[in-house]
Amino acid sequence: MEALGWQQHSCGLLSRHAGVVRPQSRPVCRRQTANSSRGCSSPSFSAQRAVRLTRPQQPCLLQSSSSSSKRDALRPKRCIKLGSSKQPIEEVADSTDSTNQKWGLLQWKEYNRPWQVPWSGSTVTIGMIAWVLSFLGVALILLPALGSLVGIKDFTAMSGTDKALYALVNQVLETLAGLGIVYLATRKFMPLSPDLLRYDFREPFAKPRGWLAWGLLGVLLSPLVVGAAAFAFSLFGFDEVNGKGTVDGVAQILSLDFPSFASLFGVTAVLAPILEETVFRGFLLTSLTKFMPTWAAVIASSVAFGLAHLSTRDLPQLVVLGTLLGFIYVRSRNLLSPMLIHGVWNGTVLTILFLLVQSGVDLKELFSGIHINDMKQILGQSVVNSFRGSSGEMRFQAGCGTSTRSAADLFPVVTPTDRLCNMRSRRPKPISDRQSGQAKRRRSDDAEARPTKRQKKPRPALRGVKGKPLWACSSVVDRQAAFALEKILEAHRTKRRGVSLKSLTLGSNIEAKKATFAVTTESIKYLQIIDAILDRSQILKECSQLARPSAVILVYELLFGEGVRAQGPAERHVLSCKDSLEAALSKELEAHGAEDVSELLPATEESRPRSVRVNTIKVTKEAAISRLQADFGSLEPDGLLDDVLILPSSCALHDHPWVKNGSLILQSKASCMPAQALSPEPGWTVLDCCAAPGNKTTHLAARLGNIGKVIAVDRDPVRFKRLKDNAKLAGATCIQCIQDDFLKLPLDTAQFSSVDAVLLDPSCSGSGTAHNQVDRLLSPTDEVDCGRLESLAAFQEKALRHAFKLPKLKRLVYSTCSSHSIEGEEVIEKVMPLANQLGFHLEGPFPSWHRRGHKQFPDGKLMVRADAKLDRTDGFFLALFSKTDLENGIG
Ligand SMILES: C[S@@+](CC[C@H](N)C(=O)[O-])C[C@H]1O[C@@H](n2cnc3c(N)ncnc32)[C@H](O)[C@@H]1O
Repeated sequence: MEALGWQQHSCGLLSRHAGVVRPQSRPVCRRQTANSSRGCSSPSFSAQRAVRLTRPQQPCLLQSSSSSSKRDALRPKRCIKLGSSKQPIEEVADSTDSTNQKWGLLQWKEYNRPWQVPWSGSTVTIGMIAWVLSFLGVALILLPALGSLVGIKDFTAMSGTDKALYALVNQVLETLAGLGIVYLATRKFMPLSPDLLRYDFREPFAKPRGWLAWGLLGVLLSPLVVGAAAFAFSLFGFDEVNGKGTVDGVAQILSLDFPSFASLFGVTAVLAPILEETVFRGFLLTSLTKFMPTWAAVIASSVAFGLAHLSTRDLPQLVVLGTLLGFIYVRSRNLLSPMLIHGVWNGTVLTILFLLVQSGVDLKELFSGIHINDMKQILGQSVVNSFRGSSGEMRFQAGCGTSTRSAADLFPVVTPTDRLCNMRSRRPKPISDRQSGQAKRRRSDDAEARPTKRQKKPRPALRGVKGKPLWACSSVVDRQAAFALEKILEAHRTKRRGVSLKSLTLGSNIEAKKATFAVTTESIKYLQIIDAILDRSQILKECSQLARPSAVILVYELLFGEGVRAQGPAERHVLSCKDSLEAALSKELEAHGAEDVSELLPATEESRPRSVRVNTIKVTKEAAISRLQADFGSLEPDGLLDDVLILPSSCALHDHPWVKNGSLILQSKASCMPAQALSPEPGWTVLDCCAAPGNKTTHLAARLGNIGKVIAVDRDPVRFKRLKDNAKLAGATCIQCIQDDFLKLPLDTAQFSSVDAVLLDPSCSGSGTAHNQVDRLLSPTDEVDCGRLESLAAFQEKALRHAFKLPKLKRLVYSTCSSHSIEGEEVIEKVMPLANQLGFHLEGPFPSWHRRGHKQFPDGKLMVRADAKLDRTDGFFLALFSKTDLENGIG
């Protein structure tokens, strides 16, 4: 009896509670919940009538139904047989009664105290199924339908704040639906026993059930219990499980602004705890005590709770946390206790994430690139840090740069709904540092990573010529890289769109993503040389089982990468051909008159110096120089552009906190020329006609000193969001964004009569930035789509003519990142007569800059060009028109 957690108490107490007049010595079933086999099968058997017998020899109790209460009236009379008549039978503890309960954390028997639940198993089953359906229905059907009614078509296109608001509305609906279902399931049994579905703020510290006392105890215990569990799981290798965690979902949404934080706080720290504690603890756990011991019900409901969060990665921690919540609830009998723990847990994790965002960490980047193997390292380091008293943020050495990762990643955010929201927004995330050196060093960490159970191995390329299976590379990274390469080459050959290097190498099923991305990119860079080496050495002819993509990857590894180990047949074959491969490389170098292979590589972004623009709205140039010098050592101010700094190509800037908080803007030197050429004066109104994503717009705002106005126009909704976000991040309050077709703006009306200057940077072929594109690496010849170029040039000319309609225009910069004169000099030449007629002339900006417009155009020397290869920046074109009569005033 004791083991079951029952306590002895007087029958008088029973009578008081139940209001049932009953002989105090009558025998009653000692455990009414697991009672059908013992003759006590009533689903409505009231807890308040539970008694232990104080007198033996009574084999049967005819329970009274004479209660004045409606509930008692519904109860059937029943006969309960008991064991040996010699066995003392005691009164069964009333589960609602606290006087017989013992206070204290170590009162183990108290953790096994069941509830007396009046509803049946089918009510529980139907209730839980209804909840699951409502949970999925709201998030996947109802809300998207409501969203489309109010014009939300693409969740991924929403800003961080809008996504957070969306998640809040989702959670409000989920909570209402969930609570409604629990109400409907239990309604006919009302009024319920006082300890069922109890939310009672009274007596927060009263022994033995003070809800706040138990809640606070749980708050203290939760990080210890979950942290210890995470550590234990990692020792047993559960951290090999890859995939999204609940925290990732929130991280994808959380942005810098307070509304986003407040909405997510409402979701995770208030609504989710109310809903989930009601469903999993209040309804499911209590119901399960009817069919199993209380401890088992706690664990079973926690497993259900964990599974509902749809994250394999977080399942263990969620189950452990759910178990803690369950046992606390068993002790307090008040749902406010687990709600408090749940809310504090989620609120704390969210606040840590928010503080990380505030301090410049990009959570999307942070959570997209973390391999679960890092968990051990993060945990180990968080333990070390906690001894050192540092914050939850820590730095990991990653090649030349550092990346920050949060200890918060260890802990799940306990709400499943944000995961559902984010299911609609899964995309491979950009990786920040692509330096091959970094990639190689990082690779040594994860190249040997074994495929996890969840990982789908890229299939080795089917069958060879004679039906023999083709050899796949043995290393996971090389195998994945070969698979990605095969797909990319195929897509390139068939001109199929939508196949991206990033999706093939950074997708959720890819192990060691960054290493895979790096090896694939590097192999593509070396592709032409490797192809030539393979042809010269004929190693593929000798072996029909080695497919070309695998051979390319292994030859890259052998000759230019980290080397090849004789792990499998593919590696052994390539190693056996090492001499002929090296000889073929020498011949190839000789044939091109090159001393080093680097001379034969296409120029790529990685080999260029990095340029960064100082956002003078937020920091001074001097402060930026000293910060970057401290972080990277060497840098130099650009000789031509006032606010541009040049750093070595090896510097990884994407993760830099000042880049994250908008103090520094990653912008090519060439792309910084237009705003400086325009030189708007503080107080002017400048129209940026094709503005998104806003690099030049924010530069204009900075040149204005944030005084005056920049009207930024873009018609593309997705890019327009980025424009608004970037303007906000840059702190450029003088920017006014308009989503519209620039060609349709009534520029000759009063609305635009205050515009002094125009920056027109229209859509173009982008041929000047092609060195950043994989296609360019695959076919470095200058293939040109003439039809496309002509239609772009027609738009550019139309836009330029339209801009000249502005009545008070003083200066206009036209720019494109194109190397083709059809999008540059020719456009200017066509518009020149109109410009002259309106009193404009071409002013030659940057007279000290050597590269001017193409010579065959008479005004070419007044225009500015940058060459992608020779000037080591983007290929670029720029022309500046200035109103003739104002020339002297502008200097
Ligand atoms: C080369 S990008 C501008 C880059 C931008 N100036 C910067 O530095 O960040 C060209 C932009 O023009 C926009 N665009 C194209 N046609 C447009 C039109 N008719 N009206 C407004 N924007 C247009 C495109 O959506 C695209 O964002």
